[in-house]
Amino acid sequence: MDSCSLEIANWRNHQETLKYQFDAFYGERSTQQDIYAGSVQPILRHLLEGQNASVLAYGPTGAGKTHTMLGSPEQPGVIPRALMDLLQLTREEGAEGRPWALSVTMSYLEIYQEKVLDLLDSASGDLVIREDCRGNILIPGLTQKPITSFADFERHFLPASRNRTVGATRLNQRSSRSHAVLLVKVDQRERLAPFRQREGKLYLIDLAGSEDNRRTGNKGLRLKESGAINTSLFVLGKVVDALNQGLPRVPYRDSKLTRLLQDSLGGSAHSILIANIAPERRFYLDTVSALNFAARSKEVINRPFTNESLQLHVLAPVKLSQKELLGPSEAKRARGPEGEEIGSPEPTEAPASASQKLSPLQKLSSMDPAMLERLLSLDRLLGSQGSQGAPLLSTPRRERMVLMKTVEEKDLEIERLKMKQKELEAKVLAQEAVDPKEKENCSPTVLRPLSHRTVTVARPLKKAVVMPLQLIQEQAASPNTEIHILKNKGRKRKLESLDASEPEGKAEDCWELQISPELLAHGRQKILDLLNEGSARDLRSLQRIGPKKAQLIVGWRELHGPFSQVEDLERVEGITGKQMESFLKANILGLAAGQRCGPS
Ligand SMILES: Nc1ncnc2c1ncn2[C@@H]1O[C@H](COP(=O)(O)OP(=O)(O)OP(=O)(O)O)[C@@H](O)[C@H]1O
Repeated sequence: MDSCSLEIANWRNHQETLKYQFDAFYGERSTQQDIYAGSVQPILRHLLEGQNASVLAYGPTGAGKTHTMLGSPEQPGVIPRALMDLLQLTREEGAEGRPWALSVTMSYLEIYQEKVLDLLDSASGDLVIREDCRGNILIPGLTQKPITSFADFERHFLPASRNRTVGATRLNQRSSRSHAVLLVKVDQRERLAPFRQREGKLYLIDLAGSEDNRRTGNKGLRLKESGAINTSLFVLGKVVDALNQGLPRVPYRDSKLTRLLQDSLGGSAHSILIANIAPERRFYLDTVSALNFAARSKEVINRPFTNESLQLHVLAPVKLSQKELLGPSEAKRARGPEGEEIGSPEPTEAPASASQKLSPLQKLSSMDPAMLERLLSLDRLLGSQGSQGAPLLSTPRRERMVLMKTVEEKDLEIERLKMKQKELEAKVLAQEAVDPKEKENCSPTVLRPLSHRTVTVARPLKKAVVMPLQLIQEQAASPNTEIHILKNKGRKRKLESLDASEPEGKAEDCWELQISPELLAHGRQKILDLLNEGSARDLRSLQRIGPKKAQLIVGWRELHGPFSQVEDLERVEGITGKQMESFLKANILGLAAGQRCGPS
Protein backbone atom coordinates (compact mmCIF):
# COMPACT_ATOMS: atom_id res chain seq x y z
CA MET A 1 0.00 0.00 0.00
CA ASP A 2 2.73 2.46 1.02
CA SER A 3 6.18 2.39 2.62
CA CYS A 4 4.82 1.27 5.99
CA SER A 5 1.87 -0.96 5.26
CA LEU A 6 0.70 -3.82 3.13
CA GLU A 7 -2.55 -5.54 2.38
CA ILE A 8 -3.18 -9.12 1.36
CA ALA A 9 -6.28 -11.17 0.61
CA ASN A 10 -7.96 -12.85 3.55
CA TRP A 11 -8.09 -16.56 2.82
CA ARG A 12 -10.93 -17.04 5.26
CA ASN A 13 -13.15 -14.46 3.62
CA HIS A 14 -12.49 -13.45 0.03
CA GLN A 15 -14.50 -10.25 0.42
CA GLU A 16 -11.96 -8.98 2.94
CA THR A 17 -8.28 -8.09 3.00
CA LEU A 18 -5.76 -8.23 5.84
CA LYS A 19 -3.90 -4.98 6.49
CA TYR A 20 -0.61 -4.75 8.34
CA GLN A 21 1.14 -1.65 9.59
CA PHE A 22 4.91 -1.79 10.16
CA ASP A 23 7.74 0.67 10.64
CA ALA A 24 8.80 0.00 7.07
CA PHE A 25 7.75 -2.18 4.17
CA TYR A 26 10.15 -3.03 1.34
CA GLY A 27 8.65 -4.35 -1.87
CA GLU A 28 10.05 -6.33 -4.77
CA ARG A 29 11.95 -3.39 -6.22
CA SER A 30 13.72 -2.48 -2.99
CA THR A 31 17.47 -2.96 -2.91
CA GLN A 32 19.75 -4.20 -0.16
CA GLN A 33 20.89 -0.61 0.32
CA ASP A 34 17.27 0.55 0.82
CA ILE A 35 16.71 -1.95 3.63
CA TYR A 36 20.05 -1.29 5.27
CA ALA A 37 19.89 2.51 5.11
CA GLY A 38 16.20 2.67 5.96
CA SER A 39 16.06 0.33 8.94
CA VAL A 40 19.44 -0.95 10.14
CA GLN A 41 21.98 1.85 9.85
CA PRO A 42 20.11 4.23 12.22
CA ILE A 43 20.49 1.86 15.20
CA LEU A 44 24.28 1.46 14.96
CA ARG A 45 25.04 4.71 16.79
CA HIS A 46 23.39 3.29 19.92
CA LEU A 47 26.27 0.83 20.24
CA LEU A 48 28.60 3.75 20.85
CA GLU A 49 26.28 4.89 23.63
CA GLY A 50 26.85 1.54 25.35
CA GLN A 51 23.48 0.14 24.34
CA ASN A 52 22.63 -3.19 22.73
CA ALA A 53 21.03 -3.71 19.34
CA SER A 54 19.85 -6.68 17.36
CA VAL A 55 18.64 -7.42 13.86
CA LEU A 56 16.77 -10.66 13.18
CA ALA A 57 15.73 -12.04 9.80
CA TYR A 58 12.59 -14.13 10.24
CA GLY A 59 10.36 -15.95 7.77
CA PRO A 60 9.57 -19.18 5.99
CA THR A 61 12.25 -21.29 4.38
CA GLY A 62 13.51 -19.97 1.06
CA ALA A 63 12.01 -16.48 1.53
CA GLY A 64 15.39 -14.72 1.46
CA LYS A 65 16.63 -14.35 5.05
CA THR A 66 20.21 -15.33 4.28
CA HIS A 67 20.07 -13.17 1.18
CA THR A 68 18.99 -10.20 3.32
CA MET A 69 21.58 -10.75 6.04
CA LEU A 70 24.57 -11.85 3.97
CA GLY A 71 23.72 -10.99 0.38
CA SER A 72 26.20 -11.61 -2.39
CA PRO A 73 29.44 -9.88 -3.48
CA GLU A 74 27.37 -7.82 -5.96
CA GLN A 75 24.56 -7.09 -3.48
CA PRO A 76 26.04 -7.19 0.03
CA GLY A 77 23.45 -7.62 2.75
CA VAL A 78 22.93 -6.24 6.25
CA ILE A 79 25.94 -7.96 7.87
CA PRO A 80 28.76 -6.68 5.64
CA ARG A 81 27.21 -3.23 5.41
CA ALA A 82 26.73 -2.93 9.17
CA LEU A 83 30.27 -4.13 9.89
CA MET A 84 31.75 -1.73 7.37
CA ASP A 85 29.92 1.24 8.91
CA LEU A 86 30.44 0.20 12.52
CA LEU A 87 34.18 -0.21 12.07
CA GLN A 88 34.34 3.18 10.36
CA LEU A 89 32.34 4.76 13.21
CA THR A 90 34.54 3.24 15.90
CA ARG A 91 37.69 4.37 14.10
CA GLU A 92 36.42 7.96 14.02
CA GLU A 93 35.08 8.01 17.57
CA GLY A 94 38.11 6.24 19.01
CA ALA A 95 40.75 8.33 17.22
CA GLU A 96 43.58 9.84 19.26
CA GLY A 97 42.44 13.00 20.99
CA ARG A 98 38.83 11.81 21.26
CA PRO A 99 37.50 11.14 24.79
CA TRP A 100 36.96 7.39 24.39
CA ALA A 101 39.25 4.55 23.22
CA LEU A 102 37.26 1.95 21.32
CA SER A 103 37.79 -1.70 20.47
CA VAL A 104 35.61 -4.14 18.54
CA THR A 105 35.43 -7.93 18.81
CA MET A 106 33.33 -10.49 16.97
CA SER A 107 31.94 -13.91 17.82
CA TYR A 108 29.96 -16.14 15.52
CA LEU A 109 27.83 -19.08 16.56
CA GLU A 110 25.02 -21.26 15.36
CA ILE A 111 22.21 -22.96 17.22
CA TYR A 112 21.82 -26.33 15.59
CA GLN A 113 19.38 -28.86 17.02
CA GLU A 114 19.41 -26.98 20.35
CA LYS A 115 23.21 -26.99 20.54
CA VAL A 116 25.21 -23.77 20.69
CA LEU A 117 28.22 -24.24 18.39
CA ASP A 118 31.12 -21.84 17.98
CA LEU A 119 31.58 -21.19 14.26
CA LEU A 120 34.98 -19.58 14.88
CA ASP A 121 36.19 -22.76 16.55
CA SER A 122 34.74 -25.80 14.85
CA ALA A 123 36.33 -28.08 17.47
CA SER A 124 34.27 -26.61 20.31
CA GLY A 125 31.31 -28.58 21.60
CA ASP A 126 27.91 -27.45 22.78
CA LEU A 127 28.41 -24.20 24.76
CA VAL A 128 26.32 -23.14 27.72
CA ILE A 129 24.39 -19.91 27.94
CA ARG A 130 24.59 -18.06 31.25
CA GLU A 131 23.21 -14.90 32.78
CA ASP A 132 25.25 -12.61 35.01
CA CYS A 133 23.92 -10.79 38.06
CA ARG A 134 22.93 -7.83 35.90
CA GLY A 135 20.85 -9.93 33.54
CA ASN A 136 23.42 -9.89 30.73
CA ILE A 137 23.51 -13.06 28.67
CA LEU A 138 26.97 -14.61 28.33
CA ILE A 139 28.44 -17.66 26.63
CA PRO A 140 31.59 -18.66 28.49
CA GLY A 141 34.20 -20.15 26.16
CA LEU A 142 32.84 -18.53 23.01
CA THR A 143 35.68 -17.26 20.77
CA GLN A 144 36.00 -13.48 20.54
CA LYS A 145 38.23 -12.11 17.78
CA PRO A 146 39.38 -8.51 17.90
CA ILE A 147 38.75 -6.75 14.60
CA THR A 148 39.99 -3.36 13.52
CA SER A 149 39.20 -3.42 9.81
CA PHE A 150 36.71 -4.95 7.40
CA ALA A 151 39.51 -7.15 6.06
CA ASP A 152 39.96 -8.51 9.61
CA PHE A 153 36.26 -9.23 9.80
CA GLU A 154 36.19 -11.07 6.47
CA ARG A 155 39.25 -13.10 7.41
CA HIS A 156 37.33 -14.63 10.34
CA PHE A 157 33.79 -14.49 9.03
CA LEU A 158 34.08 -16.06 5.58
CA PRO A 159 35.67 -19.38 6.61
CA ALA A 160 33.37 -19.55 9.66
CA SER A 161 30.29 -19.09 7.44
CA ARG A 162 31.32 -22.22 5.59
CA ASN A 163 31.09 -24.08 8.92
CA ARG A 164 27.41 -23.23 9.15
CA THR A 165 25.08 -26.18 8.74
CA VAL A 166 23.17 -26.00 5.46
CA GLY A 167 21.37 -28.69 3.49
CA ALA A 168 19.16 -29.12 0.46
CA THR A 169 15.41 -29.26 0.89
CA ARG A 170 12.73 -29.27 -1.80
CA LEU A 171 12.25 -25.54 -1.27
CA ASN A 172 15.84 -24.35 -0.95
CA GLN A 173 19.02 -25.93 -2.29
CA ARG A 174 21.11 -24.31 0.47
CA SER A 175 18.66 -24.13 3.32
CA SER A 176 20.02 -22.93 6.67
CA ARG A 177 19.49 -25.75 9.13
CA SER A 178 20.50 -23.61 12.10
CA HIS A 179 20.05 -20.12 13.53
CA ALA A 180 23.27 -18.16 12.84
CA VAL A 181 24.19 -15.44 15.32
CA LEU A 182 26.94 -12.91 14.69
CA LEU A 183 27.80 -10.99 17.86
CA VAL A 184 29.79 -7.79 17.56
CA LYS A 185 30.89 -6.11 20.80
CA VAL A 186 32.02 -2.52 21.01
CA ASP A 187 34.05 -1.75 24.16
CA GLN A 188 34.77 1.81 25.15
CA ARG A 189 37.12 3.16 27.79
CA GLU A 190 37.16 6.78 28.74
CA ARG A 191 40.65 8.21 28.41
CA LEU A 192 40.30 10.71 31.27
CA ALA A 193 38.64 10.70 34.70
CA PRO A 194 36.20 9.34 35.71
CA PHE A 195 37.49 6.55 33.35
CA ARG A 196 34.08 5.13 32.55
CA GLN A 197 33.69 1.92 30.55
CA ARG A 198 30.89 1.04 28.19
CA GLU A 199 29.93 -2.03 26.28
CA GLY A 200 27.48 -2.24 23.39
CA LYS A 201 26.49 -5.56 21.79
CA LEU A 202 25.13 -6.00 18.29
CA TYR A 203 23.44 -9.30 17.39
CA LEU A 204 22.96 -9.97 13.68
CA ILE A 205 20.80 -13.06 13.37
CA ASP A 206 19.86 -15.15 10.38
CA LEU A 207 17.14 -17.41 11.74
CA ALA A 208 16.47 -20.78 10.19
CA GLY A 209 13.18 -20.75 8.31
CA SER A 210 9.93 -22.13 9.63
CA GLU A 211 9.10 -25.22 7.61
CA ASP A 212 5.99 -27.02 6.54
CA ASN A 213 7.31 -30.54 6.19
CA ARG A 214 4.55 -31.57 3.82
CA ARG A 215 6.05 -29.15 1.32
CA THR A 216 9.76 -29.40 2.12
CA GLY A 217 9.62 -33.18 1.70
CA ASN A 218 11.86 -33.47 4.78
CA LYS A 219 12.68 -36.93 6.06
CA GLY A 220 15.21 -38.44 8.47
CA LEU A 221 17.83 -35.89 9.57
CA ARG A 222 16.12 -33.03 7.74
CA LEU A 223 12.91 -33.83 9.61
CA LYS A 224 14.76 -33.85 12.93
CA GLU A 225 16.39 -30.50 12.11
CA SER A 226 13.07 -29.14 11.07
CA GLY A 227 11.51 -30.25 14.36
CA ALA A 228 14.20 -28.33 16.29
CA ILE A 229 13.81 -25.26 14.08
CA ASN A 230 10.02 -25.21 14.34
CA THR A 231 10.09 -25.79 18.10
CA SER A 232 12.51 -22.94 18.76
CA LEU A 233 10.54 -20.60 16.49
CA PHE A 234 7.38 -21.66 18.28
CA VAL A 235 9.00 -20.76 21.61
CA LEU A 236 10.08 -17.45 20.10
CA GLY A 237 6.39 -16.81 19.39
CA LYS A 238 5.50 -17.78 22.95
CA VAL A 239 8.08 -15.33 24.31
CA VAL A 240 6.71 -12.54 22.15
CA ASP A 241 3.16 -13.33 23.29
CA ALA A 242 4.16 -13.45 26.95
CA LEU A 243 5.89 -10.07 26.61
CA ASN A 244 2.87 -8.57 24.88
CA GLN A 245 0.48 -9.86 27.50
CA GLY A 246 2.78 -8.76 30.33
CA LEU A 247 2.83 -12.28 31.76
CA PRO A 248 4.92 -12.73 34.90
CA ARG A 249 6.84 -15.64 33.36
CA VAL A 250 8.40 -15.19 29.95
CA PRO A 251 9.56 -18.63 28.72
CA TYR A 252 13.02 -17.52 27.57
CA ARG A 253 14.57 -20.70 28.91
CA ASP A 254 12.37 -22.98 26.81
CA SER A 255 14.79 -22.82 23.87
CA LYS A 256 18.43 -21.90 23.34
CA LEU A 257 17.44 -19.27 20.80
CA THR A 258 15.17 -17.35 23.16
CA ARG A 259 17.59 -17.76 26.06
CA LEU A 260 20.33 -16.21 23.96
CA LEU A 261 18.04 -13.40 22.86
CA GLN A 262 16.80 -12.75 26.39
CA ASP A 263 18.51 -9.37 26.61
CA SER A 264 17.33 -8.48 23.09
CA LEU A 265 13.67 -9.42 23.28
CA GLY A 266 11.73 -7.20 25.63
CA GLY A 267 15.04 -6.41 27.24
CA SER A 268 17.66 -3.74 26.90
CA ALA A 269 18.23 -3.74 23.13
CA HIS A 270 17.11 -1.79 20.11
CA SER A 271 15.63 -4.67 18.12
CA ILE A 272 14.67 -4.89 14.48
CA LEU A 273 12.79 -7.83 13.06
CA ILE A 274 12.95 -8.20 9.29
CA ALA A 275 10.12 -10.49 8.19
CA ASN A 276 10.99 -12.03 4.83
CA ILE A 277 7.96 -13.06 2.83
CA ALA A 278 7.56 -14.71 -0.55
CA PRO A 279 4.76 -13.22 -2.64
CA GLU A 280 3.88 -16.41 -4.54
CA ARG A 281 0.49 -17.99 -3.99
CA ARG A 282 1.93 -21.28 -2.73
CA PHE A 283 3.60 -19.40 0.15
CA TYR A 284 0.36 -17.65 1.11
CA LEU A 285 -0.11 -19.31 4.50
CA ASP A 286 3.58 -18.90 5.40
CA THR A 287 3.27 -15.25 4.47
CA VAL A 288 0.25 -14.71 6.71
CA SER A 289 1.97 -16.50 9.56
CA ALA A 290 5.21 -14.45 9.17
CA LEU A 291 3.24 -11.20 8.98
CA ASN A 292 1.23 -12.11 12.05
CA PHE A 293 4.41 -12.88 13.96
CA ALA A 294 5.97 -9.59 12.85
CA ALA A 295 2.84 -7.69 13.88
CA ARG A 296 2.93 -9.31 17.33
CA SER A 297 6.65 -8.61 17.70
CA LYS A 298 6.11 -4.96 16.88
CA GLU A 299 4.09 -4.62 20.07
CA VAL A 300 7.01 -5.68 22.29
CA ILE A 301 8.48 -2.71 24.07
CA ASN A 302 12.21 -2.80 24.75
CA ARG A 303 13.83 -0.49 27.25
CA PRO A 304 17.38 0.16 26.11
CA PHE A 305 19.85 1.31 28.74
CA THR A 306 23.52 2.15 28.75
CA ASN A 307 25.92 -0.52 30.00
CA GLU A 308 28.33 1.74 31.79
CA SER A 309 30.67 1.16 34.72
CA LEU A 310 33.71 2.75 36.28
CA GLN A 311 37.16 1.23 35.98
CA LEU A 312 38.48 0.00 39.30
CA HIS A 313 41.86 1.69 38.91
CA VAL A 314 40.04 5.01 38.98
CA LEU A 315 40.35 4.74 42.76
CA ALA A 316 44.10 5.23 42.82
CA PRO A 317 44.14 8.80 41.46
CA VAL A 318 41.56 9.91 44.04
CA LYS A 319 43.76 8.57 46.84
CA LEU A 320 41.12 6.32 48.34
CA SER A 321 42.71 4.68 51.36
CA GLN A 322 42.56 0.91 51.92
CA LYS A 323 40.67 1.63 55.09
CA GLU A 324 38.01 3.49 53.17
CA LEU A 325 37.73 0.64 50.70
CA LEU A 326 37.84 -2.34 53.01
CA GLY A 327 36.71 -1.19 56.41
CA PRO A 328 39.09 -1.00 59.40
CA SER A 329 39.70 -4.71 60.02
CA GLU A 330 40.31 -5.66 56.39
CA ALA A 331 42.54 -2.62 55.89
CA LYS A 332 44.72 -3.93 58.70
CA ARG A 333 45.07 -7.31 56.98
CA ALA A 334 45.88 -5.63 53.68
CA ARG A 335 48.84 -3.78 55.15
CA GLY A 336 52.39 -5.01 54.72
CA PRO A 337 54.48 -6.05 57.72
CA GLU A 338 55.59 -2.48 58.29
CA GLY A 339 52.10 -1.23 58.10
CA GLU A 340 52.52 0.37 54.65
CA GLU A 341 49.50 0.26 52.38
CA ILE A 342 49.88 -2.33 49.64
CA GLY A 343 49.51 -0.97 46.14
CA SER A 344 49.40 2.64 47.26
CA PRO A 345 52.53 4.71 46.69
CA GLU A 346 50.99 7.68 48.43
CA PRO A 347 51.23 8.19 52.18
CA THR A 348 48.02 7.19 53.94
CA GLU A 349 45.64 9.96 54.74
CA ALA A 350 43.31 9.98 57.67
CA PRO A 351 40.03 8.39 56.57
CA ALA A 352 38.05 11.46 57.44
CA SER A 353 40.09 13.73 55.21
CA ALA A 354 40.15 11.18 52.42
CA SER A 355 36.43 10.78 52.48
CA GLN A 356 35.95 14.53 52.54
CA LYS A 357 37.83 14.70 49.25
CA LEU A 358 35.67 12.08 47.59
CA SER A 359 32.44 12.66 45.79
CA PRO A 360 29.74 10.12 46.69
CA LEU A 361 30.00 8.66 43.19
CA GLN A 362 33.72 8.01 43.52
CA LYS A 363 33.23 6.28 46.85
CA LEU A 364 30.57 4.01 45.47
CA SER A 365 32.43 3.24 42.31
CA SER A 366 34.40 0.51 44.07
CA MET A 367 31.24 -1.54 44.44
CA ASP A 368 29.69 -4.12 42.22
CA PRO A 369 26.81 -2.21 40.55
CA ALA A 370 24.30 -4.94 41.40
CA MET A 371 25.27 -4.73 45.05
CA LEU A 372 25.22 -0.96 44.94
CA GLU A 373 21.71 -1.02 43.55
CA ARG A 374 20.52 -3.38 46.27
CA LEU A 375 22.15 -1.28 49.00
CA LEU A 376 20.51 1.83 47.63
CA SER A 377 17.11 0.18 47.64
CA LEU A 378 17.69 -1.17 51.15
CA ASP A 379 18.71 2.29 52.29
CA ARG A 380 15.56 3.71 50.72
CA LEU A 381 13.50 1.02 52.43
CA LEU A 382 15.10 1.70 55.80
CA GLY A 383 14.60 5.42 55.25
CA SER A 384 10.93 4.96 54.41
CA GLN A 385 10.49 2.91 57.58
CA GLY A 386 12.07 5.64 59.63
CA SER A 387 14.92 3.34 60.67
CA GLN A 388 17.44 4.76 63.08
CA GLY A 389 21.20 4.51 62.69
CA ALA A 390 23.74 4.94 59.91
CA PRO A 391 22.59 4.17 56.39
CA LEU A 392 23.93 0.95 54.92
CA LEU A 393 26.06 2.71 52.36
CA SER A 394 28.22 4.30 55.03
CA THR A 395 28.81 1.09 56.99
CA PRO A 396 32.21 -0.52 56.47
CA ARG A 397 32.58 -2.91 53.57
CA ARG A 398 32.86 -6.03 55.71
CA GLU A 399 29.65 -5.36 57.59
CA ARG A 400 27.98 -4.52 54.32
CA MET A 401 29.03 -7.91 52.96
CA VAL A 402 27.58 -9.67 56.00
CA LEU A 403 24.32 -7.76 55.62
CA MET A 404 24.17 -8.53 51.93
CA LYS A 405 24.78 -12.19 52.62
CA THR A 406 21.91 -12.24 55.09
CA VAL A 407 19.66 -10.58 52.55
CA GLU A 408 20.71 -13.15 49.89
CA GLU A 409 19.94 -15.98 52.27
CA LYS A 410 16.53 -14.55 53.05
CA ASP A 411 15.85 -14.20 49.32
CA LEU A 412 16.79 -17.83 48.77
CA GLU A 413 14.55 -18.89 51.61
CA ILE A 414 11.65 -16.92 50.13
CA GLU A 415 12.31 -18.51 46.73
CA ARG A 416 12.34 -21.96 48.32
CA LEU A 417 9.05 -21.28 50.07
CA LYS A 418 7.53 -19.99 46.85
CA MET A 419 8.55 -23.21 45.09
CA LYS A 420 7.00 -25.22 47.86
CA GLN A 421 3.88 -23.12 47.57
CA LYS A 422 3.66 -23.78 43.84
CA GLU A 423 4.12 -27.48 44.44
CA LEU A 424 1.24 -27.47 46.88
CA GLU A 425 -0.93 -25.50 44.49
CA ALA A 426 -0.21 -28.02 41.73
CA LYS A 427 -1.23 -30.84 44.04
CA VAL A 428 -4.46 -29.08 44.96
CA LEU A 429 -5.26 -28.44 41.31
CA ALA A 430 -4.52 -32.06 40.42
CA GLN A 431 -6.89 -33.15 43.10
CA GLU A 432 -9.54 -30.73 41.91
CA ALA A 433 -9.18 -32.11 38.41
CA VAL A 434 -9.92 -35.57 39.75
CA ASP A 435 -12.88 -34.68 41.88
CA PRO A 436 -14.85 -31.59 40.90
CA LYS A 437 -17.24 -32.15 43.79
CA GLU A 438 -14.41 -31.79 46.21
CA LYS A 439 -13.46 -28.56 44.50
CA GLU A 440 -16.73 -27.10 45.68
CA ASN A 441 -15.96 -28.20 49.21
CA CYS A 442 -12.50 -26.67 49.21
CA SER A 443 -11.85 -23.48 51.03
CA PRO A 444 -11.85 -20.48 48.65
CA THR A 445 -8.48 -19.42 50.05
CA VAL A 446 -6.85 -22.15 47.98
CA LEU A 447 -7.03 -20.03 44.87
CA ARG A 448 -6.06 -16.74 46.39
CA PRO A 449 -2.93 -15.14 44.95
CA LEU A 450 0.37 -16.15 46.49
CA SER A 451 0.98 -12.82 48.13
CA HIS A 452 -2.23 -13.12 50.17
CA ARG A 453 -1.40 -16.48 51.59
CA THR A 454 0.77 -17.78 54.31
CA VAL A 455 3.27 -20.42 53.30
CA THR A 456 1.47 -23.25 55.07
CA VAL A 457 -1.60 -23.83 52.95
CA ALA A 458 -1.38 -27.60 53.05
CA ARG A 459 -4.70 -28.06 54.83
CA PRO A 460 -7.02 -27.82 51.81
CA LEU A 461 -4.77 -30.35 50.09
CA LYS A 462 -5.24 -32.86 52.88
CA LYS A 463 -8.94 -32.38 52.67
CA ALA A 464 -8.94 -32.80 48.92
CA VAL A 465 -7.52 -36.34 49.05
CA VAL A 466 -10.82 -38.15 49.16
CA MET A 467 -11.96 -40.32 46.34
CA PRO A 468 -8.81 -42.14 45.29
CA LEU A 469 -7.99 -42.95 48.89
CA GLN A 470 -11.05 -45.12 49.21
CA LEU A 471 -9.13 -48.14 48.07
CA ILE A 472 -6.37 -47.48 50.56
CA GLN A 473 -8.82 -46.95 53.37
CA GLU A 474 -10.46 -50.26 52.57
CA GLN A 475 -7.09 -51.95 52.65
CA ALA A 476 -5.88 -50.09 55.69
CA ALA A 477 -8.99 -51.16 57.56
CA SER A 478 -7.73 -54.72 57.63
CA PRO A 479 -4.81 -54.98 60.10
CA ASN A 480 -1.27 -55.97 59.03
CA THR A 481 -2.07 -55.39 55.38
CA GLU A 482 1.00 -54.66 53.24
CA ILE A 483 0.40 -52.30 50.35
CA HIS A 484 2.73 -52.11 47.37
CA ILE A 485 3.50 -48.65 46.18
CA LEU A 486 5.67 -47.11 43.51
CA LYS A 487 7.90 -44.59 45.11
CA ASN A 488 9.92 -41.94 43.32
CA LYS A 489 13.59 -42.02 44.11
CA GLY A 490 15.43 -39.56 41.91
CA ARG A 491 14.41 -40.62 38.45
CA LYS A 492 14.39 -44.34 39.25
CA ARG A 493 11.12 -45.87 40.23
CA LYS A 494 11.36 -48.48 42.93
CA LEU A 495 8.84 -50.95 44.14
CA GLU A 496 8.72 -50.76 47.87
CA SER A 497 6.36 -52.02 50.46
CA LEU A 498 4.91 -49.72 53.03
CA ASP A 499 3.32 -50.78 56.20
CA ALA A 500 -0.25 -49.59 56.43
CA SER A 501 0.61 -48.01 59.75
CA GLU A 502 2.79 -45.35 58.01
CA PRO A 503 1.83 -41.84 59.06
CA GLU A 504 -1.09 -40.41 57.11
CA GLY A 505 0.91 -37.52 55.63
CA LYS A 506 3.38 -39.89 54.00
CA ALA A 507 0.68 -41.97 52.40
CA GLU A 508 -0.85 -38.81 51.03
CA ASP A 509 2.38 -37.76 49.32
CA CYS A 510 2.59 -41.13 47.57
CA TRP A 511 -0.38 -40.72 45.31
CA GLU A 512 0.42 -43.98 43.49
CA LEU A 513 -0.60 -45.63 46.73
CA GLN A 514 -4.14 -44.69 45.97
CA ILE A 515 -4.61 -47.04 43.03
CA SER A 516 -3.81 -50.65 42.29
CA PRO A 517 -0.55 -51.47 40.48
CA GLU A 518 -2.54 -52.88 37.53
CA LEU A 519 -4.54 -49.69 37.19
CA LEU A 520 -1.35 -47.67 37.46
CA ALA A 521 0.44 -49.68 34.77
CA HIS A 522 -2.61 -49.53 32.53
CA GLY A 523 -2.91 -45.75 32.98
CA ARG A 524 0.77 -45.19 32.22
CA GLN A 525 0.57 -47.28 29.06
CA LYS A 526 -2.53 -45.44 27.89
CA ILE A 527 -0.84 -42.06 28.39
CA LEU A 528 2.35 -43.26 26.69
CA ASP A 529 0.37 -44.45 23.65
CA LEU A 530 -1.34 -41.11 23.40
CA LEU A 531 1.96 -39.24 23.73
CA ASN A 532 3.46 -41.29 20.91
CA GLU A 533 0.55 -41.52 18.55
CA GLY A 534 -1.78 -38.65 19.32
CA SER A 535 -2.01 -35.51 17.22
CA ALA A 536 -1.63 -32.11 18.92
CA ARG A 537 -5.42 -32.07 19.17
CA ASP A 538 -5.54 -35.56 20.77
CA LEU A 539 -2.87 -34.53 23.26
CA ARG A 540 -5.03 -31.68 24.43
CA SER A 541 -7.49 -34.21 25.79
CA LEU A 542 -4.88 -34.97 28.46
CA GLN A 543 -5.02 -33.09 31.73
CA ARG A 544 -2.56 -30.17 31.96
CA ILE A 545 -1.78 -30.17 28.27
CA GLY A 546 -2.83 -26.99 26.51
CA PRO A 547 -2.26 -26.12 22.85
CA LYS A 548 1.31 -24.91 23.43
CA LYS A 549 2.47 -27.92 25.37
CA ALA A 550 0.79 -30.21 22.83
CA GLN A 551 2.80 -28.50 20.09
CA LEU A 552 6.02 -28.84 22.10
CA ILE A 553 5.37 -32.55 22.56
CA VAL A 554 4.73 -33.08 18.86
CA GLY A 555 7.89 -31.09 18.08
CA TRP A 556 9.95 -33.18 20.49
CA ARG A 557 8.57 -36.40 19.03
CA GLU A 558 9.48 -35.29 15.52
CA LEU A 559 12.98 -34.56 16.70
CA HIS A 560 13.73 -37.49 19.01
CA GLY A 561 11.30 -40.23 18.02
CA PRO A 562 8.80 -41.94 20.33
CA PHE A 563 8.80 -41.53 24.10
CA SER A 564 10.01 -44.70 25.80
CA GLN A 565 8.33 -43.82 29.09
CA VAL A 566 6.01 -41.10 30.32
CA GLU A 567 8.87 -39.57 32.35
CA ASP A 568 10.57 -38.62 29.06
CA LEU A 569 8.15 -35.72 28.99
CA GLU A 570 10.54 -34.01 31.35
CA ARG A 571 13.04 -33.87 28.48
CA VAL A 572 10.71 -31.74 26.37
CA GLU A 573 11.92 -28.14 26.45
CA GLY A 574 9.37 -26.16 28.44
CA ILE A 575 8.13 -29.05 30.60
CA THR A 576 9.76 -29.27 33.99
CA GLY A 577 10.14 -32.34 36.18
CA LYS A 578 7.51 -30.98 38.52
CA GLN A 579 5.08 -30.35 35.69
CA MET A 580 5.68 -33.88 34.43
CA GLU A 581 4.92 -35.31 37.85
CA SER A 582 1.79 -33.27 38.28
CA PHE A 583 0.76 -34.24 34.72
CA LEU A 584 1.26 -37.92 35.49
CA LYS A 585 -0.63 -37.70 38.72
CA ALA A 586 -3.60 -35.78 37.32
CA ASN A 587 -3.97 -38.07 34.32
CA ILE A 588 -3.54 -41.39 36.06
CA LEU A 589 -5.84 -40.43 38.89
CA GLY A 590 -8.28 -39.08 36.30
CA LEU A 591 -8.19 -42.36 34.36
CA ALA A 592 -8.54 -44.35 37.55
CA ALA A 593 -11.50 -42.27 38.61
CA GLY A 594 -13.07 -42.77 35.18
CA GLN A 595 -12.70 -46.52 35.51
CA ARG A 596 -14.24 -46.60 38.95
CA CYS A 597 -17.17 -44.45 37.92
CA GLY A 598 -17.61 -46.50 34.72
CA PRO A 599 -20.30 -49.09 34.03
CA SER A 600 -18.44 -51.80 35.96
N1 LIG B 1 15.63 -10.50 -3.01
C1 LIG B 1 16.29 -11.51 -3.62
N2 LIG B 1 16.93 -11.27 -4.77
C2 LIG B 1 17.58 -12.26 -5.42
N3 LIG B 1 17.67 -13.52 -4.97
C3 LIG B 1 17.06 -13.81 -3.83
C4 LIG B 1 16.34 -12.83 -3.10
N4 LIG B 1 15.84 -13.41 -1.99
C5 LIG B 1 16.22 -14.69 -2.03
N5 LIG B 1 16.94 -14.94 -3.13
C6 LIG B 1 17.49 -16.24 -3.53
O1 LIG B 1 16.55 -17.23 -3.15
C7 LIG B 1 17.22 -18.37 -2.63
C8 LIG B 1 16.73 -18.66 -1.22
O2 LIG B 1 17.07 -17.56 -0.41
P1 LIG B 1 17.72 -17.71 1.03
O3 LIG B 1 18.66 -18.84 1.12
O4 LIG B 1 18.22 -16.36 1.40
O5 LIG B 1 16.40 -18.08 1.83
P2 LIG B 1 16.26 -18.31 3.42
O6 LIG B 1 15.03 -17.60 3.83
O7 LIG B 1 17.51 -17.97 4.10
O8 LIG B 1 15.98 -19.88 3.44
P3 LIG B 1 16.27 -20.93 4.61
O9 LIG B 1 15.40 -20.57 5.74
O10 LIG B 1 15.85 -22.23 4.01
O11 LIG B 1 17.71 -20.86 4.91
C9 LIG B 1 18.71 -18.09 -2.68
O12 LIG B 1 19.25 -18.65 -3.85
C10 LIG B 1 18.76 -16.57 -2.75
O13 LIG B 1 19.92 -16.10 -3.42
